[in-house]
Amino acid sequence: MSTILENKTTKSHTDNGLFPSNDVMLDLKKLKKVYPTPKGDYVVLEDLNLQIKKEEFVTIIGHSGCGKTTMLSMIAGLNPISGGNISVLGKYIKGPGPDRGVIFQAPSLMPWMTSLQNVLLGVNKVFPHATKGERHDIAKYYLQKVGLEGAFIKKASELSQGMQQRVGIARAFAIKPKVLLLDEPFGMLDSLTRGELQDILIEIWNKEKITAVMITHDVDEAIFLADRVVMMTSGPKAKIGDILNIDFERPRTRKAVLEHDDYYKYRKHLIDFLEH
Ligand SMILES: Nc1ncnc2c1ncn2[C@@H]1O[C@H](COP(=O)(O)OP(=O)(O)OP(=O)(O)O)[C@@H](O)[C@H]1O
Repeated sequence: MSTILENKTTKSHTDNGLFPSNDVMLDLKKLKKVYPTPKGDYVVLEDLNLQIKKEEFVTIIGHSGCGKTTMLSMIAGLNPISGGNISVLGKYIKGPGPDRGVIFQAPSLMPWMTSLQNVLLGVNKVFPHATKGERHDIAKYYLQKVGLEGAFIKKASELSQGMQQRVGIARAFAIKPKVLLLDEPFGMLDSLTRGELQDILIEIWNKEKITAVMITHDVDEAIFLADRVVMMTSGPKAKIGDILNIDFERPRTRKAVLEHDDYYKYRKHLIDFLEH
């Protein structure tokens, strides 16, 4: 039994119990997505309801192809909604916006530009009234936060995959979004780099107090990072199947989490969901 983390009971629910509206950052109501296909309409998501609180870190798990990326890209405003609605702080979203930053599995940087120029692309767009010096300071601050202080003027094409993803993280935080959407951001990285970037992500998230929604296929990553793990049912017509509260205190260390009595209960809960 760990002395670092409090032992709390495992809570899970399937009713998406509503939170007080003042606490809610993201609200997905009766969300539906239909893709037209040559064989007819394919209903990926139907009647999907989910509320995410301000400053919450939520991870999303579910079988491959169930519709996780579809849901995230709809929240990002990059994929049209077929039914229902999504609101951020009570306002319906109508497309992409600087209130939502996105980190994809592949950071898709401009290869001929430096790390700094890549981060500045977003910063210049979102803060057009700031001075050039201020914009550079913001970009440099986040690049330094992700450990790239020595690589401001390195071209993206000269960076390793892990370094490129660091730029991707800096780029997303630098526009100071209210919500950060992450689609398997560490999926292509080796486990050491993955661990390092998880720590960096949590450190900045903790400081910036933004809301984070992250898709992952890694159950351990889902538990380590999240306040709640949201489980999606398999498609077609996927919805939220279950939600697991992760009650470990923050800041967390990997060692303390792994040694905690509840860790294996959480893990079993998620694996049982995925296996049935
Ligand atoms: N543009 C599209 N047109 C038609 N079908 C699509 C389109 N995009 C996705 N799909 C289908 O919708 C379903 C959900 O895809 P999506 O990428 O959202 O799943 P996912 O849960 O993120 O998968 P993975 O875990 O493998 O990344 C899949 O069956 C996919 O083939």
